[in-house]
Amino acid sequence: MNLLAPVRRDRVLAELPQCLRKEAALHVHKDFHPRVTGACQEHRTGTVGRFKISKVIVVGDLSVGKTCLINSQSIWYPFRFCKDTFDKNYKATIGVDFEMERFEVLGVPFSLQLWDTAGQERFKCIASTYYRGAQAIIIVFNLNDVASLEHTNPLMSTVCGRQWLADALKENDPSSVLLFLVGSKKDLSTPAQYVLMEKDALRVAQEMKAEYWAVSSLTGENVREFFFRVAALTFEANVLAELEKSGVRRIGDVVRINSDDNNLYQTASKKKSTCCP
Ligand SMILES: Nc1nc2c(ncn2[C@@H]2O[C@H](COP(=O)(O)OP(=O)(O)OP(=O)(O)O)[C@@H](O)[C@H]2O)c(=O)[nH]1
Ligand SMILES: [Mg+2]
Repeated sequence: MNLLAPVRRDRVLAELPQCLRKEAALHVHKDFHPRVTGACQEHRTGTVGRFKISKVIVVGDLSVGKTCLINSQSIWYPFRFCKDTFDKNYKATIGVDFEMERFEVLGVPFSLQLWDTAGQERFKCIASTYYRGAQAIIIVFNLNDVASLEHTNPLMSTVCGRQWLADALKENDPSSVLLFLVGSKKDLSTPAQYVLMEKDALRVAQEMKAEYWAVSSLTGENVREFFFRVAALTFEANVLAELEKSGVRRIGDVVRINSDDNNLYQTASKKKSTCCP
């Protein structure tokens, strides 16, 4: 018996969604890695698509809009992500909450479990117990509040003691987890304010080796594109890891997702985790 809900038609990804800004992207390839496409065509994706559920945690200061981002409904796009309403009243998340979201990527069913954590200090110790085992970390800040951006970055936030990225990484493998830095409430910024904030945010994203996005949960701007990108990159990383694990490779094949100049965040440890010898 299959207890999983069927994949909705508007969650089907046949192509790789593109990044928002090339300056701060996890990679800028136009298509899925050829080995991933090949594995999907030949039904060689192992546990991906059958049993595997990928965990994604969403962290950031209180009231930056984490819950609204997950529950966001776009009024401009005929698209709903997880829930159907935008709630203008702030209701603090207590501890954690999660939503399950099902996609189909290159014909393979793929599930994301989105963990919405509390930003309030008093709930932080409960929330942090759920950080472990994440394949992607989404760090949210408010585009209209520079302090919330500072709190994402370990280098800038030592003084006030909030280090969303550092805390989340303590419980996860920094060499394989995918990072996304998301500026929220874009609808509240004027274009001039946004340009200024984006400059800082791109720099922070580059420092933390995260992919940068700017969204509005109120208008829906970039919400769909962002979650599709998270699903696609998490799927791609999972399939590559699965291929590596199963040793399904031909002599001379290269699994190196980080292997060319298009990859902005190539690091020694990341290289090691995603490559064939
Ligand atoms: N204008 C605007 N307001 C937003 C947006 N996203 C969230 N908000 C508002 O910001 C407030 C906080 O949103 P939440 O999503 O609850 O914030 P949170 O990060 O989950 O907060 P905690 O659970 O306490 O960590 C609410 O009043 C929302 O209506 C947005 O994109 N635009
Ligand atoms: Mg919340």
